[in-house]
Amino acid sequence: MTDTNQEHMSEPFRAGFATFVGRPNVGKSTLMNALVGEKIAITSPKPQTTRRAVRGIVHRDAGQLIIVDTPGVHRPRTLLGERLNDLVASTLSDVDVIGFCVPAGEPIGPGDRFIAEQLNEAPRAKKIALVTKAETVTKAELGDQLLAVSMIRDDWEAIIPVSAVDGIHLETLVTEMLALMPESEPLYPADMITEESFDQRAAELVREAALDGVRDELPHSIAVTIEDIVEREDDDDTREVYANLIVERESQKGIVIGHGGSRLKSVRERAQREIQEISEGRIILLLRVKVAKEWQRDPKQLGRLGF
Ligand SMILES: Nc1nc2c(ncn2[C@@H]2O[C@H](COP(=O)(O)OP(=O)(O)OP(=O)(O)O)[C@@H](O)[C@H]2O)c(=O)[nH]1
Repeated sequence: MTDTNQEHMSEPFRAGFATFVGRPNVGKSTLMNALVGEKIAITSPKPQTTRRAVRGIVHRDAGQLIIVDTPGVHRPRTLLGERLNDLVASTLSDVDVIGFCVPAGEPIGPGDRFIAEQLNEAPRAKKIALVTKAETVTKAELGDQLLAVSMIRDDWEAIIPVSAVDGIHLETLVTEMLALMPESEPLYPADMITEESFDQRAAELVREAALDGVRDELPHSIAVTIEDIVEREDDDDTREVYANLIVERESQKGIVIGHGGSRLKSVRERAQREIQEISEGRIILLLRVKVAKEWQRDPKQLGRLGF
């Protein structure tokens, strides 16, 4: 073998942006967290959990994947819903690779086809199809779903079944996505896994805890802001995190607080535990419940909440 051939054998470093798209609740955020190896985006069984374009960074010897987690695409019913769809559209036009996700156990429907068609708006991006939650179905059902997804577009670079929960084919997915990325210098320092600030991650962890066990419209009505973080005067290794849990109506306040404050207590305890995992010193979480009337439909309030 000549020297030139040997040079060809060392693959160039690749880096770029990827996003997973799909209906709400197909497992996009869980997949990103599994690839990054830490909880960057919160997840829940309720549709439309993701509200921000959260970046998670996957590091390998061969390159870097910057994954932008986007909200699920849905028929918008509020101004918030419209802004979330816009966020997805603008992300699509910016990324190198799009992973279109359908869950293994649900038939492909009009919602999926609509999103698959939207990918035409991103002609530059390479497209792969992912069948998520692969461990929930039989091999035969999985085969049928892979076939069904292969038929909704003819430009898939790859079709991969994955399970974020059982860790199926995650490394195959990383390898495949890296191969589709442009040659590039690293885009982020080797130890950085997200651009999210501590405040942003803490607010999301409070929201995740608050979503647990609430039903109907309430999950959509909940927003969380961090009011302040202060070092304790008597103990500089401890910080107090003051968070506001915002709902849309007085009647929702009672549900969130629970009988004798019991619900709020368990939300506070769970969120404090989760925030503790991502902070250096000790933290104490203090929660306040506030009402911002109909904030999902109010441009001013949306602006204040960062949408
Ligand atoms: N069984 C199984 N469940 C999964 C898997 N991945 C995600 N889930 C579950 O599916 C639900 C939705 O997951 P998310 O990651 O929040 O889904 P999403 O697509 O980001 O949802 P939105 O933010 O609403 O768009 C959660 O209850 C997850 O635990 C998987 O591989 N297997």
